[in-house]
This record gives sequence, structure tokens and C-alpha cells, in this order.
Amino acid sequence: MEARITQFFERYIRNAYFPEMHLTDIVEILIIAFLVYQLMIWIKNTKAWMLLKGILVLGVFIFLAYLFQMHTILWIVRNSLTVLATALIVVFQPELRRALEKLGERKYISVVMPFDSTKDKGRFSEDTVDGIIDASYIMGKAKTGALIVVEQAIRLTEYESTGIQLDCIVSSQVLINIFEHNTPLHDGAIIIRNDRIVSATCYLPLSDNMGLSKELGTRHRAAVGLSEVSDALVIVVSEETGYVSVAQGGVLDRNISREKLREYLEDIQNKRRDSHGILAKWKGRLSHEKKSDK
Ligand SMILES: Nc1ncnc2c1ncn2[C@@H]1O[C@H](COP(=O)(O)OP(=O)(O)OP(=O)(O)O)[C@@H](O)[C@H]1O
Repeated sequence: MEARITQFFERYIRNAYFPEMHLTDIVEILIIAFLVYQLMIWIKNTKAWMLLKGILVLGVFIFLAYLFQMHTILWIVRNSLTVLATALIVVFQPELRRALEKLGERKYISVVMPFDSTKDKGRFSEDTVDGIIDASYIMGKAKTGALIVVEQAIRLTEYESTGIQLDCIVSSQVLINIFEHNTPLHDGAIIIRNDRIVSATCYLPLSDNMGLSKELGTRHRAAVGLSEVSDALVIVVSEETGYVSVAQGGVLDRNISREKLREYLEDIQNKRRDSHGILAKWKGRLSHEKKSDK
């Protein structure tokens, strides 16, 4: 028995090829695993999922053409590959742009440059935070619909220009007044930059995330849509339910409490970076995915 085991080890284990592992190999594997995971999330949350299914069907078709040696079809496929690659870049231009913008976001830059001097400066004041929170919950109670965009590092000039330019200090009274029914500025979204409202009645891009609840209408889709293509924090007050929700990074956190909204706002004010850093957001994203899988 012993001899057999030794023989087995001699034959299979000793001759087996174990590549030499270095620390850089482990780091490389971790980076690739992280990138593949991000790619899978991206495919799941964008129109890439439908496209992937289309590509699979096309792949099966090409395979059959290859199997049955259909030369003309294979010739067409060979000659249109470059056009297809260019078409993919054009179709995914907004998503690719967003991915590059995300890389340039300050949270990643500050990992590389820990001495970033702007890190501890708040983007907006406590008064602005209080104004947004008070207005959101007063409007929620009165079932007044609202869409409030809080700009961060990425400038929202292209969306700002779809609305009416304003230059007004944020306060709960002004916000409530803007979203009052049957007033000229109540439709669409307002954009807040630092402590000022810079535009109202703005049109935001609608999300095509198929995972969003069917009971949500265009106001919520617009909030998620903008949060997918920018780093903005978007607050939605539902006219139907009075719920206050927040969209950030393509994820909608529905019916949140005052305290939670304050956490979101203080987080982007850069005051709570330690407890709400990249890791915490990652954990939050995982739990959101678990919830939406149910
Ligand atoms: N693309 C958009 N950009 C900005 N605002 C939008 C956009 N689409 C819709 N809205 C706003 O949402 C309003 C319509 O909301 P709708 O009832 O369709 O959405 P909802 O998500 O069901 O919200 P609610 O719960 O408040 O009813 C519009 O009157 C407009 O003010």
C-alpha cells in the first residue's frame, strides 16, 4: 500500500509542473479578478448584456457556417470584423467615456496622491445639507415630486444647459418653491453646484437598467441614469409615495431616512471619508446586488 502511494506521488505529483509564484503574480491575479468582476457588473447593468446575447447568437451562426464550410459567409465575416470593432466603440461611447471619467475621479486619484490638498475641504456648507434634507422631507410629506442633482467632481454643464440658468443660494424654502406644482420651474431636475442652484428644469438621461423596479417611472429612471454617467448624487422625492430616494453610481437607495440622507450628503462633503471609503461602498454595492438578486 505504502509503495503504491509512493509510486502514485512519484508518477503524478513529482512530475507535475508547478509554475514558480512571485508576489507580482499574486497581485496580477488579484488585479485581473477585480477587472473581470467590474466588467461583469458593467455588462449586467448596461445594454452590454443584450449585446452580449446578440454576439453569442452571431458566434453560434459563424460556428455553424465554419462547420459547414460556407465560404461566402465566412468571407463576409472576415471582412467586416474591423467595422464591427469600430461599431462597438461607437455604441459604447457613453459607457467607455464614463469608465475613463471614473478612473479620473478624485477618490482614485487620492489613493495615488494621498497628500491631495483639497481632501479635507467641504464642497458645500452645513446650511446646504440642512436645506436639502429639510426640503426633501417637507416635499415628501406633501407628496410634491422633486429631482435634485448634487454635482461632484464631474461638471454637469451639458445637462445644465438643457434647463433654465439660475444662480441662487440653496435653502429649503427656495427648493420647495421651485418644485411647487404649476410653477414654471417645477418640471425636470435642478442642479446644485457647491452652495448654489445653477439650473432648473434640466433634462437628465434615462437609465436603461433592466433591473430597476417596473413600478418606478421616468423621474427615478432619470435619477439613476444621471448617476450612471456621472459621479453626481441625485435625490428623488416621489410624487406618488412621498418617499425620498438617492441614486449614486447607478444604484438607487429607496425610501431612505433623514439620517441616511444626511450620511450620503456628508459623505460627498468629504467629511466622513474614513467610514464611507471605497471599501464601504464596495460592501454596500455587494449587499445591493444581493437584494436585487432576490
Ligand atoms: N429625463 C428626465 N429628466 C428630468 N426630469 C424628468 C425626466 N423624466 C421625467 N422627469 C420628471 O419626472 C416627472 C414624471 O415623473 P413620473 O411620474 O413619470 O416618474 P416616477 O418615477 O413614477 O415618479 P413619482 O413617484 O414622483 O410619480 C416629470 O414631470 C418630470 O418632472
